[in-house]
Amino acid sequence: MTDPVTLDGEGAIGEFDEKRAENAVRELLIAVGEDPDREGLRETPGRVARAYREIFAGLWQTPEDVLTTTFDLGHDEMVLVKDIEVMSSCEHHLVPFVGVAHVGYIPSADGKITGLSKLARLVDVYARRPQVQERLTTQIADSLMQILEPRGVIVVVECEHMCMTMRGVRKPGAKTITSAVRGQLRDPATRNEAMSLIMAR
Ligand SMILES: Nc1nc2c(ncn2[C@@H]2O[C@H](COP(=O)(O)OP(=O)(O)OP(=O)(O)O)[C@@H](O)[C@H]2O)c(=O)[nH]1
Ligand SMILES: [Zn+2]
Repeated sequence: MTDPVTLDGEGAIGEFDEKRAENAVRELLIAVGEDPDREGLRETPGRVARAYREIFAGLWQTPEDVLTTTFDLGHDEMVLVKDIEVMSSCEHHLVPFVGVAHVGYIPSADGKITGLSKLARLVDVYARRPQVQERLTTQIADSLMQILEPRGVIVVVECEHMCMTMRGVRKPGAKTITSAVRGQLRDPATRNEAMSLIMAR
């Protein structure tokens, strides 16, 4: 089985090596002073390995895999899906960061659009990898620009990082907001319209 090698946050080559992940978790348990053979922990390395297969499933997916369905509806005004749940993992500490993403675009002049659920699937492709929030935000925006060729894209991500909550600086409640804006959505009036829709509760 090939080692999963990541290319600067651009996904993995090869397959998920479950046995290797399981051995690594067993080693980690020993390293923190636990007994991986005690009853409660006996199944844990295997379980954690399978959990990581799911948590990092985006490493084996591409945006093209999910942005398959496109329609030419002739709709050329803004489409915005807000409050898409984000569950990602900080690549610095391998603990979760969670929150929401708002993804909007202005379709190409010929009105090429995608299914609404595909925007949420696209968020997952990039969230289910070892990530930093800035890269997650720009990858969503840039892949949409490339594949749908819209006139503009806006992506805003709001997350709380467990690495700032359960350890380190310990500031629960602190939210990080990142944005990536492309094409016509950079125009102040259009951008303001999108931002007021995003901020409206
Ligand atoms: N820019 C950015 N930083 C992040 C993200 N997730 C975690 N970090 C930060 O990555 C930094 C890593 O800093 P280091 O000094 O190498 O690690 P550390 O000693 O564990 O840092 P502390 O968290 O301050 O204890 C920390 O400041 C984290 O808050 C992210 O998505 N984007
Ligand atoms: Zn972190």
